[in-house]
Amino acid sequence: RQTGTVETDAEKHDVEYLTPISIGTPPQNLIVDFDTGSSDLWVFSTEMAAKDIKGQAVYDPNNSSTSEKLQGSTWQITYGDGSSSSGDVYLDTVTIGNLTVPNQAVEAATKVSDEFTDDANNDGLLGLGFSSINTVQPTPQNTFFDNIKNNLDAPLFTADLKHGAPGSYNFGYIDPAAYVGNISWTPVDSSQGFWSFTSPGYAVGTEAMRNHSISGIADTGTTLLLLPKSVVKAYYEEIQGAQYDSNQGGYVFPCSPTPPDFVFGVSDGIVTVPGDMVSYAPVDSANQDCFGGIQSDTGIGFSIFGDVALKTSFVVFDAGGLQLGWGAKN
Ligand SMILES: CSC[C@H](NC(=O)[C@H](Cc1ccccc1)OC(=O)N1CCC(N)CC1)C(=O)N[C@@H](CC1CCCCC1)[C@@H](O)COc1ccncc1
Repeated sequence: RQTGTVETDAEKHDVEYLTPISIGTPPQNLIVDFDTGSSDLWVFSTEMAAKDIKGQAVYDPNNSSTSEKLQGSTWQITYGDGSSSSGDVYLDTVTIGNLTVPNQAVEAATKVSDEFTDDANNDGLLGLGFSSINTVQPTPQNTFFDNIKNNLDAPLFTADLKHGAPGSYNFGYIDPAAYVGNISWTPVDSSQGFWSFTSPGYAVGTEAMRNHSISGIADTGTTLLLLPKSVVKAYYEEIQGAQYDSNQGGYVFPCSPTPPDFVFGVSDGIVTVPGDMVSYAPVDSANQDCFGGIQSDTGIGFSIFGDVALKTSFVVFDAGGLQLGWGAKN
């Protein structure tokens, strides 16, 4: 039985969190986005057209003595923001921190959409969702976590994302030094392949909690906190000068004064998103308006508790108990 830990770095405005992994023999080092909202491990590769690579590190299966092509297998994925990628599949050794999976399905990109080409710091995605939504055809493949979870002290991983600072992903153990008080546990519905749960209610600032079920996914790969339109409207009504800005594609408001906190329930506990984390980022250097970190989930089909929510807490993704744990950061 083993455990592992790896540091993850917050990009500017915490827009995404990037984590080092290594693939192949000798090890090829890439930096990827750990994404609990999807279940494919795919990377930029030497099989892509040179014009689609702008600064990213690439995986070269021909330069790895342990790579083995998964003949006839292909993959294609489209994300919630419309970005997409596709390619073929190799089995190869993947190491994260001190943890190694010898024959992990590594999805080598042959094509990626412009959003990926333009994101120079990101060499690919490592899915930490449930393997049921892996896109490899004809036979879906297991995630890194599914491949290693039975060798871990416990079949769980934790995400400790920080605001503008490196955070960490731990595998197989809950670090008691990472949180204070009790962890609030809530059951997970994995039927759609996501870490889905239902929050019983929410509150704006110091107001009383409103009973309003919010069903959504805990998603490290989504930057913002995407909630039902009615909840978002109720929140921004409390901020002087807040308005929906169709150019920006979301609610915008004066960066100061600090907006009210947003509180959501997690079974018997609560999670507070501090107002200063709701001011996601200035819309432009000129005026003092900020793009909101809380936006609508319209069109997605469920809410998304993305990085704006996750970085407030120490979050346990427990596949054994099929439950999510939210703890107050130490
Ligand atoms: C409505 S899910 C939107 C979400 N993508 C985001 O959150 C992107 C992330 C990003 C992209 C590029 C640079 C920096 C950050 O960021 C923004 O969209 N924004 C940040 C910046 C802000 N100004 C505008 C909003 C999303 O598809 N996540 C997926 C993973 C994501 C894909 C793109 C690369 C980074 C990882 C995944 O977990 C959820 O997949 C689905 C969700 C729902 N059904 C299907 C798929």
